Amino acid sequence: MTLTELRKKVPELENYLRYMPEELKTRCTIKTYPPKTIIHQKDAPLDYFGIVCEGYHRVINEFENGNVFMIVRNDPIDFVGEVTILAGKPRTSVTIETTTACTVLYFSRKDFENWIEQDIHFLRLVSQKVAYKLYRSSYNRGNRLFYPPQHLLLLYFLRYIEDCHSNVIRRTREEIHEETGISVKTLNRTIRKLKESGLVGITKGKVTLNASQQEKAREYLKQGMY
Ligand SMILES: Nc1ncnc2c1ncn2[C@@H]1O[C@@H]2COP(=O)(O)O[C@H]2[C@H]1O
Repeated sequence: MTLTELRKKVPELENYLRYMPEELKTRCTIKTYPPKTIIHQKDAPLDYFGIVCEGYHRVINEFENGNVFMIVRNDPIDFVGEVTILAGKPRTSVTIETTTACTVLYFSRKDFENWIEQDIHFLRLVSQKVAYKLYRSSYNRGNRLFYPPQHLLLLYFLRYIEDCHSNVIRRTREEIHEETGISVKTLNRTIRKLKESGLVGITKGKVTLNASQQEKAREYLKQGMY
């Protein structure tokens, strides 16, 4: 795919590329990735900046004992590499994995550094994104240390429903484990208990919450009924 084709396909990109230095048009590269591909491994040297134009990715931390902790899921249009470069670090602090097919527009680290020196509009968009990521990360930091699993799970389910506009939680137990930090064993036990108390249903192995259960779950969280 050429840059012209990508710009046509993703018109929202125009806002980001409006004042891009002319010479970068021929120096950037476009890569597409299938779902579940590692785009970047934690601690690997970072010598590029990328604009994720299409597709969703997740930011994870993998530990030596095999556990994976999901930090966040990012939507397009997003950036990769901006945090490390602005922090003046040579290596990233996290791993990035695609969750759907993704298209990324890449620039060299040097070209990105020159670009933000010249283009205050773009620098502002990049800073906004970094600030947004920090804001979102900080907002719920510590939740998992101080709330019991049923609270964390109900919160997770309600957020999922709001973000994905679906009453069926289309996630495997393993994925929920990675996103909430709750062990699969505790997850199974907690989901069973939530089902017994009528707060959730199960259809074909997936958790569901109808409108009345969502209302009850909100009330449950408000009251701290545990
Ligand atoms: N807490 C977070 N929230 C959203 N995105 C993040 C978070 N931490 C890292 N990232 C993204 O993952 C990228 C990894 O490379 P960078 O650190 O350069 O830039 C990072 C961000 O784009």
